[in-house]
Amino acid sequence: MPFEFKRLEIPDVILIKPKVFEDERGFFMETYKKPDFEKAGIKGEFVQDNHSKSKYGVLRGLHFQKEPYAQAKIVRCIRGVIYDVAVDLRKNSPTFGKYVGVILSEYNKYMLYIPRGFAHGFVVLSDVAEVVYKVDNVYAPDYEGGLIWNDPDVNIQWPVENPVVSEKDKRWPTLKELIEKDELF
Ligand SMILES: Cc1cn([C@H]2C[C@H](O)[C@@H](COP(=O)(O)OP(=O)(O)O[C@H]3O[C@@H](C)C(=O)[C@@H](O)[C@H]3O)O2)c(=O)[nH]c1=O
Repeated sequence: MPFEFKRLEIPDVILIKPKVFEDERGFFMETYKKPDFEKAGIKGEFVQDNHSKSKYGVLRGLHFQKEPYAQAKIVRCIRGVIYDVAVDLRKNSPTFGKYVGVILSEYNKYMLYIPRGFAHGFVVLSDVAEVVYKVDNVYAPDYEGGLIWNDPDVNIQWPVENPVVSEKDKRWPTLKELIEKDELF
């Protein structure tokens, strides 16, 4: 199989390590293969691909889309290095409110599968980073949701001290506020 699938501390979040074929020309790798991904438990139909570029210290997140536009994501860093985070917002989950964080980079070529029901974000650790990701539901601006990146109850250990955050991302609610509003999965 051209991929190794590793379930993380939140077992529904899966780190994907592709098999990289290097030769004198460069490299080749498969980045998505429906039958293999489905066998590993990644079952969505991925209907949209996204690409963003960010400078050092930029933090995008923590984002999700509300039902019925919730999105699973397969995230990959094709240039530079990011610290990528998924926070479990599924209220009946044994890992509700917990997060996992991994380094994704152009060097390790790892990908992160994040199911529906999670908030997702990343911070850039290189001068520039380009991130591409597949999602299994289309963008629906009226259904955007978020969790504040520095929520003390989630306590994400971001490896950048003063990240660059958009005005929109400064205004997301805390986990407690999401619970009060029942804006969970
Ligand atoms: C996410 C998205 C944004 N846009 C537009 C809206 C806006 O004008 C512009 C920038 O949007 P944002 O500031 O929300 O982009 P960004 O902060 O990069 O949002 C992304 O962050 C990461 C962490 C995710 O997990 C993604 O799902 C997505 O929420 O792009 C689309 O047209 N389609 C999309 O799917």
